[in-house]
Amino acid sequence: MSSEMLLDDLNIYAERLSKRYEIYAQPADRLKQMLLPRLWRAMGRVEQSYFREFWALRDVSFSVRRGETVGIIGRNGSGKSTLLQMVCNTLHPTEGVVRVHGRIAALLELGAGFNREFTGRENVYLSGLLYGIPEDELRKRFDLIVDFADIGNFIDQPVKTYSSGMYVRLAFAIAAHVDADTLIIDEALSVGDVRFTQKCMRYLREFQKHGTLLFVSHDTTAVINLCSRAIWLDSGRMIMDGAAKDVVEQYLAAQHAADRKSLGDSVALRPGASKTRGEDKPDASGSEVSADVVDSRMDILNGTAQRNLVEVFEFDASNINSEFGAGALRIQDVRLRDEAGVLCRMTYGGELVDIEIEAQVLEPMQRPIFGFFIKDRLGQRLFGDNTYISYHDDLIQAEPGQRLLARFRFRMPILPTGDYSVDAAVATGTQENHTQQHWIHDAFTFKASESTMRHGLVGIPMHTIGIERIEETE
Ligand SMILES: Nc1ncnc2c1ncn2[C@@H]1O[C@H](COP(=O)(O)OP(=O)(O)OP(=O)(O)O)[C@@H](O)[C@H]1O
Repeated sequence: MSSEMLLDDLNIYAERLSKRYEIYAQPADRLKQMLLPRLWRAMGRVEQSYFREFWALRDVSFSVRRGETVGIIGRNGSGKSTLLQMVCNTLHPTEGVVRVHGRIAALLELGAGFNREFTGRENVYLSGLLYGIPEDELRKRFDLIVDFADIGNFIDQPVKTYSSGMYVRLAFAIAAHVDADTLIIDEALSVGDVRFTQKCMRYLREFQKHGTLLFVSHDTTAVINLCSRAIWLDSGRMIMDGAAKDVVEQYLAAQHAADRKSLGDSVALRPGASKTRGEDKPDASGSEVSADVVDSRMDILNGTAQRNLVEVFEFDASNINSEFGAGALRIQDVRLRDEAGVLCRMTYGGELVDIEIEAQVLEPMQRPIFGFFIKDRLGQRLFGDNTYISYHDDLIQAEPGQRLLARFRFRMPILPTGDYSVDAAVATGTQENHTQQHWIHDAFTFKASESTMRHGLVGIPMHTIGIERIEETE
């Protein structure tokens, strides 16, 4: 394929892209390399080099069509940032070419892009002008940018005083308002707090409808969720380019194999080691939970530091990030209670909890449907439920001034370490045909730590887990 090929249809075109670094064992070698080869040449002697070659990227070719979202995955040091920097033209390739069509906005590693001595306000103008936005247009967009970043008075402080979260907030807000054709996100979302990350994810999902997105992340689930395609790099080489799900699966399989190899593949069955743990346990609370499953390992896990601790950050009605609805009801509170009915500031994966949603009726209404979603850091809905099926034949009428309370009892899943948030909503009508009366994005958030859960989005309590040796039959 020629590098001049149809850029109309392609946003990014890279051919045999390579980056070579010269690694010097000591600073003096750099000086020797500058001076001595000329001397050897002048004296007609064989040249000697004082560095070791290191290829951070080697012969990487790919193209990205307009509107595609491509994930870049790979281990630390595999060349992902090097590749993106060359796409953004902030790093010059040693060999190969890269062409980019249209305006490109990038959130690369922290520290790049802003002048640290300038205030946030000055950096908004500086960055905007560098992106080619005229000054009067920038003035019009300034409030939108500041609104999106939501960093308060820090906008007039020098950027060097910002936390990494504030820095990313401002950088993302600018990138979101420069009419980019292509957006490049390099792990930037891993430093924001959960509410901001969700806001960015909502923005990215909208952006995907028309723009091209390159997304680098170690979070392979997010890559599958967000990207149609993925590129896997290892030691600077492209290993695979294909459907995101296939590439991630192959990558994880390779990681797993590498992990096993480094452990010496030492997992072996001892004779007679077969056992089955955890018979069906009744629910200790005696509460009306039908077919409740208690994870058979809870007793063991709860006695260790590996308890899946879940720290809850309560609902704050005066600090709602994003909401919508027709307004016949208004959610007043969303909270988590433990099995004993005590408000939770902390719980554990595997424990029984209630999510309660309390709403004030503002207009005469009937058939309310309360619901919730629990989402991970990137806004992927992990699970949720609503009251429709339980109450579909119950009209439930209410008048202004009355309050309604919905309660969902469930076992908190075992959650991978990370930040989570809860959307709460109340609608009226039926499952198929309803009007959202009030929906609150990220009503409250929580943080899970010390997880033994490594694969998938959530761990569900395991009824039993067994391992047994199957005897050979003659
Ligand atoms: N200026 C430099 N001089 C020498 N080596 C460099 C330089 N910049 C990067 N490298 C090396 O190039 C390789 C690729 O780095 P790169 O930052 O692109 O990896 P990455 O896949 O983005 O890693 P991570 O996931 O840790 O961010 C690494 O081994 C890194 O040490």
